[in-house]
Amino acid sequence: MANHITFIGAGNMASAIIGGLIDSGFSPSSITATSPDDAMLAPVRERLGIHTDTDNNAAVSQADVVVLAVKPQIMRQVCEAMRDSVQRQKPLIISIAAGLDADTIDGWLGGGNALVRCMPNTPSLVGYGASGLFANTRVSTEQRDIATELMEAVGIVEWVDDEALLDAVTAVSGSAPAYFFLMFEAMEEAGVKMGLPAATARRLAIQTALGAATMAKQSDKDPATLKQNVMSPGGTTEQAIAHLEDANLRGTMEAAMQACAKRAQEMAKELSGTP
Ligand SMILES: NC(=O)C1=CN([C@@H]2O[C@H](COP(=O)(O)OP(=O)(O)OC[C@H]3O[C@@H](n4cnc5c(N)ncnc54)[C@H](O)[C@@H]3O)[C@@H](O)[C@H]2O)C=CC1
Ligand SMILES: O=C(O)[C@@H]1CCC=N1
Repeated sequence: MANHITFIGAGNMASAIIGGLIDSGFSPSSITATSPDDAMLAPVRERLGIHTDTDNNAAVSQADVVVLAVKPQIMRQVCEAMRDSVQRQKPLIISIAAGLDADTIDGWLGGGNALVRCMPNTPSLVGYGASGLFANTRVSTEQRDIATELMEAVGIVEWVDDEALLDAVTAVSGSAPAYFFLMFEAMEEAGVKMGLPAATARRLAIQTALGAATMAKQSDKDPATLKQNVMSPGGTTEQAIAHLEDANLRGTMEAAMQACAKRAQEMAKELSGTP
């Protein structure tokens, strides 16, 4: 495992990964997070007991792994300002930014870096993250293992050999917690219209999703079979499923996920300066 990990940025996603790492036994004293605004760092410093710094260069100079966790729109200025310290230190770089490709980030950091692109998701905070990873050719086997170990501390890891597939990973897992949260909102709203107290509808919907996900993960049956097992012939579930199929849920999901991946591609073009 890495000796010292520096997170550039201490927002939603960095906090989720750091929280998960600490819960899995990683020492808070081996983690630094940065932000230009110390007021943003105070809560993570106090809650998680990690080091914090408002100076990215100082934080990079202690690290053997640097996780880039700022918004894609400011990645260029953040990377270019860290270029000299990254070139001196030569840490393993892990970017969690949506869209931005490995060569673009490597160029902003002066080139020649071992760089892993990672698409994580926020359930990393509770140890149920799902991350897709891609390594550039400079990443050693040992560094690949470090990246795997780091992200497996907060969930499951899937490596892809083709960097373009990270846009599909963004659609399937990076952005996907939001799809399920939307489903919980919709189920709660419908449950309330049918007379249930909101808190009851929410608890039942969330527990059902947890149960379904756990069954799907543990069972040797595929999701289609598990679905069929709930659908008694002439019963209630087949009415609900017929309605969802008639409403083209599959097509809607595909269109939503295509829009997600397309936006990742657009962001890569917009932010790298590629025409
Ligand atoms: N939120 C999510 O579910 C996911 C986000 N991502 C990626 O993670 C990255 C971060 O996203 P969020 O955590 O949601 O954003 P956020 O806005 O919550 O966090 C960004 C952090 O960057 C800090 N920051 C701003 N300027 C900085 C600078 N010059 N130096 C150091 N830190 C600076 C801010 O203070 C803030 O703590 C993005 O690139 C996003 O594409 C990837 C997967 C999932
Ligand atoms: O919405 C976004 O752009 C980020 C990347 C994946 C999840 N959240």
